[in-house]
Amino acid sequence: MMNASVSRFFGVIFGLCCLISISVHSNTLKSLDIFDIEYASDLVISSDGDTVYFVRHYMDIQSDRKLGNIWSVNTKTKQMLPVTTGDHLDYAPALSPSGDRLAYISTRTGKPQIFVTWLSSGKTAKLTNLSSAPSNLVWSPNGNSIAFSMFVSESKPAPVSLSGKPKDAKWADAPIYIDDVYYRRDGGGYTEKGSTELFLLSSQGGTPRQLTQDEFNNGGAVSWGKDSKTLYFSANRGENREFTPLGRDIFKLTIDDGVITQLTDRVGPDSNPKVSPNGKYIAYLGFDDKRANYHNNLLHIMDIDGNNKRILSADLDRSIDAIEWSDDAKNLYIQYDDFGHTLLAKQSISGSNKRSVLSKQLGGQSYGRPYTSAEFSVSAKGNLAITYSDPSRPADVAVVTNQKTTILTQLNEDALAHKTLAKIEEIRFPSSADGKEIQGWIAYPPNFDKTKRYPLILEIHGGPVTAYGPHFSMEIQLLAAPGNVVVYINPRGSSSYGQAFAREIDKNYPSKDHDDLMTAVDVLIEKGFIDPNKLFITGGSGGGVLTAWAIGQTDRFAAAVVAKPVINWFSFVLTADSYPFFYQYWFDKKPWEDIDGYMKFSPISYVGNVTTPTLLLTGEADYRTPISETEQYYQALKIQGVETAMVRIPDASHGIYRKPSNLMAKVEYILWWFEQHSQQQDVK
Ligand SMILES: CC(=O)N[C@@H](C)C(=O)N[C@@H](C)C(=O)O
Repeated sequence: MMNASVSRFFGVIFGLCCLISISVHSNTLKSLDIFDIEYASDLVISSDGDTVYFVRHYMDIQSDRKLGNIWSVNTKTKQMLPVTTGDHLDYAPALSPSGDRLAYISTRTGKPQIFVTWLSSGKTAKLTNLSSAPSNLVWSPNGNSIAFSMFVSESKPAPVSLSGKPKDAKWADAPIYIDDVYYRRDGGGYTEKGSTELFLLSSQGGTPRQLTQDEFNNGGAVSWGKDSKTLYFSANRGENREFTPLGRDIFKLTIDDGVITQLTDRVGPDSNPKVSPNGKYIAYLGFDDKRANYHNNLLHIMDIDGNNKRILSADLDRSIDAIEWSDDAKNLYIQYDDFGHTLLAKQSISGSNKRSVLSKQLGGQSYGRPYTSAEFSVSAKGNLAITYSDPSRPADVAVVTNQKTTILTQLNEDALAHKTLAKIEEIRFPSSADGKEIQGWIAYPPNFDKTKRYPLILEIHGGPVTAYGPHFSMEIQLLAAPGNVVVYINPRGSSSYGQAFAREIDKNYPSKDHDDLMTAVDVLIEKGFIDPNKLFITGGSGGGVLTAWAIGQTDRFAAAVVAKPVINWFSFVLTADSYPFFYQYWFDKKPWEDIDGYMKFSPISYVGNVTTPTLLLTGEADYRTPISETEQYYQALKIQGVETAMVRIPDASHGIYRKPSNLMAKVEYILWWFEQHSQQQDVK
């Protein structure tokens, strides 16, 4: 029998332990916390630089959707005010040239429509009653009109219609007849016949006028001429446009007579035209198409009539993602990725060597996985707003003044400040393949103790030419939260390290990128805090390819989760939505002309080596890496007698994270599978 004081002592200790475990428990991130995440996008800074308008996204737990409203934040006081409110999505704000009105798209009445709010009175008008979703709203310089893009469907009767159906009879739905090259789009489903065209809307509302009428997709980002009478746009208007997917050029449209004039014509894409504020030049992005897996998108300018084309970023071995003019038309602001970070720089138009980096802290918009993803906005006075990246927070709004970044919003302090998050640390190491330097990041679990031994999860990005970075990621955080060290790297083939690094895997994927990944695992093991019997591997899309590839080469992993993979390049190229691109830019030949070449790089060819217990996880409506890839691997693993299971996510596209509950399910399945196999290692 325990005496009273001993029992009281143990009672106190027990109570304390409970308290500790409860507090540790509640301070660690849980998958349900995905619903508490907010982030900023669609930034517009006012011409005086005093206000930034932005979309404040939030996750609606009832409808399981990402919604958002437009807010403003004062750049001096940091005071935030709502411009719109309600459980719907308001997005794509565009400030009128005089700054008195904000146009935007809203789903508040059901289908997306264009709205305008008068900022001084707060009065709002719905300007349109459109049958399809508008996009790319741009005010004319005189403030009288708004140009936008919209899909126009072409109703064509099916070639066969059945007769003889008795009145009130219930027959099967009519078959779907398809003869388009692009007949389904990931995230958009099976497509209607039609094209995306340019429209003009009076800023007072009314009936929009369709400006382009032909069979080409003329919609997309547009830029107004200074006279408010011309529009500049980028489109693929070539003969064989479906099979020349990078064949975009820049065109001028004269609004009065509808005449379209071609301004660029090289072999390779020219896009993102931006007319300079003085109306003299067009800045744009483009490259000479070498049929490679990756090309740097270079900054160009030309005179407004298309003459005198020149490259401004030839000396910068990076891809430019976004451009804006300075008001004096002497400089351009450019955004590009560099070593997993996103940079904002100012570039003189007078010489390519005149470039200065203003901020290296852009990002935060890819809250699922830590991809680079960012935006900026520049005012007439040169004030700069960015989406700010912090490894522990999704995108906030910040301003950049004299190369100093000031954060204006704290959209996630309520949800995340009281949580113990994984700390992110950069690593660089020489690859075992050839000594090439590889960059990556380690996520240390909450309360990490380097004297203990932890399971290791290698998480691999897709693309394959994309980049991870030290950006907030719900997936990485949730994988680390229960006590796993997570490592993620940018193997060769990733973007943000220059063209040659990305082309290391040109027509050669997977290859040494696999060695880079395995070296990362070795580097972590050498640190002494990893249990070498508890190595786990996962990745999505291109990361799913590399995960399936790795388990065909090694049995070092205790378990694998292969998400939305390509398993067989032959079948992928013949079922993926963007097949005209994939067979020409990822391979040298058509699949039937080089069966061995396709199969050499296909994980299915090595399934006979696999012993690793493998979970597969894919959206049933994924048209990028269709679920038939997953099914092939599942059935092959079953034939081989390898422990496997398949998680099919109903209605989910390639972007599984788009529904918060699907992101929860993805992470929970990965953790569950690894936990099962971690316990098996304990028993061994
Ligand atoms: C170009 C492309 O869509 N590639 C996919 C196969 C892919 O890897 N996608 C990545 C970006 C993902 O994580 O979904």
